[in-house]
Amino acid sequence: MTDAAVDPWPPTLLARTISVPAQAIGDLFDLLPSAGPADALAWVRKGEGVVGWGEALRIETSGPDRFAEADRRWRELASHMVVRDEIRQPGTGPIAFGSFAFAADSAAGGALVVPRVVAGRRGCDAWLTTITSASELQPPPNPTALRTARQERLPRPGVTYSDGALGASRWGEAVGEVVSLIRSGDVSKVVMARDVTAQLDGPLDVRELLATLADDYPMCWTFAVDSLVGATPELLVRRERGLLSSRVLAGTIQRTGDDEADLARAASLARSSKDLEEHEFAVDSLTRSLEPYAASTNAPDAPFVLHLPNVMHLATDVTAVLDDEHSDMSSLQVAAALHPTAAVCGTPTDTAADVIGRHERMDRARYAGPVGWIGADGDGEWGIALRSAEVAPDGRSLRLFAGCGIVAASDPEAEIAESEAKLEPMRTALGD
Ligand SMILES: C=C(O[C@H]1C=CC=C(C(=O)O)[C@@H]1O)C(=O)O
Repeated sequence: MTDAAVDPWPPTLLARTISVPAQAIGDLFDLLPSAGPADALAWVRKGEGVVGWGEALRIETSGPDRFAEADRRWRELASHMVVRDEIRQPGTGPIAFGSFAFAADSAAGGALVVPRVVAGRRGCDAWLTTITSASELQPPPNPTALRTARQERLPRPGVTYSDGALGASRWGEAVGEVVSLIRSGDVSKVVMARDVTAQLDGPLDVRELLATLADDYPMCWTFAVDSLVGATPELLVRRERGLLSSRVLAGTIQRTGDDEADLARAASLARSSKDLEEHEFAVDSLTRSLEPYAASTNAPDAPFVLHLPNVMHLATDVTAVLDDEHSDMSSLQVAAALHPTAAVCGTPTDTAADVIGRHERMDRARYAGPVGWIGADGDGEWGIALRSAEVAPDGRSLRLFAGCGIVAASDPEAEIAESEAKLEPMRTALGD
């Protein structure tokens, strides 16, 4: 059902959450009834989170107001819902999964999808939520039906890669041009991204893909919304009862596979003036964007090193409390205020966005945009859609993305190598 088909607006939806035994839930990705990437909704980290399927309602938006419009309509919808929620935890009750384009002028726009069924797990709690329209007869949530809905996973298809908008060496030249612009003082930092196409010789099982990403990258948030899939290490914002938290990343070094050598590399990353500068731009952009809304913000003075299987990043966890005047700001409104941070765009933001528009030669679509979920009370979690791919509507090809923060001291060859390392999670999950 699309929102255009719903008359009058807002319709009344019924949402019912029941507590279920954790064993009935099992692996969250296994519950997704279909192998199709377009049918999967997921936001999972370390085995906890939410998955959803079916579509009770969809809110589609576009342009510069894509976040504000989605937030406004979600609020209207949420205020008309009839909710029975026996758990009342973040992620229970009605939720919508969403993803939004990086750029305001992208045709990718944005969408919030309200699933018909959500299964979730957090700590000791596990739950099942069903969402239906008031005119439908609502069957109660049924945990045993979950097991019968499970199907065998499909075998992995073969995959062949080809260049996206720019091949690696042409992209390296574009990075060189951007380094020159930065050195001439026009802009301080620009995040340059590239895309790679993966062609499949058979259907993709999104459950297999998501489970592999989540197993390989347990520190990341594994997501699927409207055929955008990935495992991001970067949290744009979590809002939980007025408390905001973010994980800011920028500054990267590849891993070697040798633990001792990697420890030495982690130490050199933590001392690298090039990476520390790149990181500082990202933290500053986030804290400055939070300032108008926060009663207090806490950002440690120095970053820590986040170890992932493919790369290590400089990372800073920032927390903030919304002030009284903005206590009603939803997680999506905060995400909109923070997007795009200097971890995915640059500094100053407008100039960097302009440089990206001229030098990347591609539409990022929803790569590097906010992806996550929102609850009826506005709480939710929004990651930055990194280490991700967009599956084509026919399910037979994907666009993989990777970007690198470019500063005055950047070397194009090193950035090509870094972008390859950032493509690795998706490539491995596809069976490369
Ligand atoms: C833009 C990406 O990574 C960002 C997040 C962490 C580290 C980054 C870096 O060191 O360049 C990027 O700012 C990407 O993975 O596509």
